[in-house]
Amino acid sequence: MLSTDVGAAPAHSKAIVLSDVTKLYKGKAAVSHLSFSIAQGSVTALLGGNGAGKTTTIGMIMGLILPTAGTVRVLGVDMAVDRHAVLGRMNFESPYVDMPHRLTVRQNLTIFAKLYGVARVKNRVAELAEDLALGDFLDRPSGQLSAGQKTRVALAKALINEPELLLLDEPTASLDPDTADWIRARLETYRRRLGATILLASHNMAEVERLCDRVIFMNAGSVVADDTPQALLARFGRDDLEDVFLDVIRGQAARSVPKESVR
Ligand SMILES: Nc1ncnc2c1ncn2[C@@H]1O[C@H](COP(=O)(O)OP(=O)(O)OP(=O)(O)O)[C@@H](O)[C@H]1O
Repeated sequence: MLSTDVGAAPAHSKAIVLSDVTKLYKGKAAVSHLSFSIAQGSVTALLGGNGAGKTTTIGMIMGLILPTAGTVRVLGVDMAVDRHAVLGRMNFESPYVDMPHRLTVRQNLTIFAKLYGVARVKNRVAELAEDLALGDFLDRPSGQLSAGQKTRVALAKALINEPELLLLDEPTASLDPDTADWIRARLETYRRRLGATILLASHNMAEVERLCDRVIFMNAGSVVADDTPQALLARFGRDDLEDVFLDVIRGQAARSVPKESVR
């Protein structure tokens, strides 16, 4: 359903372009003939039930997983050919990726800053500690933090190089509503300040409605709906995205007539 005519808009306006991407594991498709593009400066949610192919898709966008077929271009670069040319301009956050436990938060952030070639490492770590309120535990071992503190540190790590493209996997999983809200506000501020592009996988529909201007629903490795949250609510005749999600996952996507979606 998604157009593969990715030449419809100037290439520089697209942060991500997937063209007919398939990923097979032992002959079985995790992602199948996937094509979409993500406009620079947009915030897009990648949604779907367990096993829909979201993590595989994000892994391919990061250049960590090679597609079996098709191409993934990020910030103008073919990730299968030259991912090192753009890795410094992107970053990733997931609560499921841990940092070395015995190193302090400051030591971990300093290492990541150096890995990303950040110019004034001490200043950048101090800036992030201020922005994300890490001061109380900056010199504590990373393994001794609460879930909420770990998430703030993970976000600091993801923002360390001021990425133009930020990939988020469940950025507020396991957080209380207040802390989750706080994290979302920080993401909004970051996006506004730098005009960054954000792609996030989430199971929290309130988060998606608040942050995202576009929603891509995946099921069984393919896109089954792709639109603004408001348009999806109208199309499915629902009041909230949670119900749209259930409709899509339970096979009601046939009601959806996705519009041409390369933007
Ligand atoms: N390394 C792997 N080897 C074999 N199969 C895999 C591998 N990684 C993912 N898969 C399979 O590919 C499909 C898509 O998985 P993926 O993790 O991308 O889904 P997901 O949408 O991120 O799911 P979740 O919401 O549960 O994290 C699943 O059927 C999964 O079992």
